[in-house]
Amino acid sequence: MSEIKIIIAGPRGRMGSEAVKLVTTTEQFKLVAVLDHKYGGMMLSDVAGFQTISNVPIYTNIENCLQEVEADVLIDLTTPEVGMYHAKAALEHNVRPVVGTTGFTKENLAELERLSYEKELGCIIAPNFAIGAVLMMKFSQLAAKYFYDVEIIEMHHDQKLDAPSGTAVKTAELISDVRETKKQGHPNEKETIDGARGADYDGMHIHSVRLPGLIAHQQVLFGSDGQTLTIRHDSYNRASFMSGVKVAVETVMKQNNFVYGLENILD
Ligand SMILES: NC(=O)C1=CN([C@@H]2O[C@H](COP(=O)(O)OP(=O)(O)OC[C@H]3O[C@@H](n4cnc5c(N)ncnc54)[C@H](OP(=O)(O)O)[C@@H]3O)[C@@H](O)[C@H]2O)C=CC1
Ligand SMILES: O=C(O)C1=N[C@H](C(=O)O)C[C@H](O)C1
Repeated sequence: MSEIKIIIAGPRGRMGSEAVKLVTTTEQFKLVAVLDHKYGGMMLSDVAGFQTISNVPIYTNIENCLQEVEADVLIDLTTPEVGMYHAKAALEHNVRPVVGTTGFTKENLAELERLSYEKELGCIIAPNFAIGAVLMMKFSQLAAKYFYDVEIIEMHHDQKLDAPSGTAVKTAELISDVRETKKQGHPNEKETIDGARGADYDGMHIHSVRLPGLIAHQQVLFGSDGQTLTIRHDSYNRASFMSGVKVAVETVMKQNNFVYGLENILD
């Protein structure tokens, strides 16, 4: 495989810093620039924690970056608004986005799909790069064929901006693909405190827990007469996401279409 030139957006972040490690230690990957809203005009090696990483310029503006730097792939790990802006700009400049940022709306996804189609360029949006999380979602979809009542409980660190998590939304979507719409719980149930039953997606409920000490965890609970089934995944560190990032970068180079969810590219 020939060298893949990569830009990372959000390099100082919890995920971005792990992605910098991945890219700079993978033989066929080359980090050619980073996008940050701070430290523009400096080199990454000038920033605390990255002293050993040489020759990587920092840009604050993606257009300037894409005009000056030759790149194949943009990895975005920022915020939904920034990630959307970056992914669009990348496609417009013929750079393939691999986006881990969550919190995109259905309209955002449709817009990126259209751009990827028009440009005939690979674009991967992955709400969760951890292989175990992808399996948890697939197993939940399988279980939903037999269990029609389900509640999703996602649990994350308290610095997370979006709720529900991208993984929980994707899980609900996958379940919805195989499950008849069903309004769960008692038809007359009433919340005495707003939000007690969580978010409602197609009649199933999603509960978002935020606590210091947590990283990324999800339980999918199914219930039927006399039995329950619990499917759970835990990420205990951000390295758990990196094998998925690597697969996504390698795969996006071979693709000319839009992919939403790592389950669509894993063998
Ligand atoms: N797909 C997956 O498997 C995973 C996805 N995620 C998602 O990835 C995203 C990032 O998560 P996480 O790393 O925990 O968050 P962090 O807040 O740790 O990192 C986000 C980084 O983006 C930076 N940033 C903000 N605005 C810009 C901008 N305009 N240009 C460049 N960088 C910018 C922030 O800088 P500053 O702090 O100075 O504002 C920060 O360093 C979230 O959406 C999260 O949900 C997280 C884990 C796994
Ligand atoms: O913000 C996080 O931490 C995570 N975000 C992703 C999500 O929203 O699902 C993936 C993982 O859960 C960690």
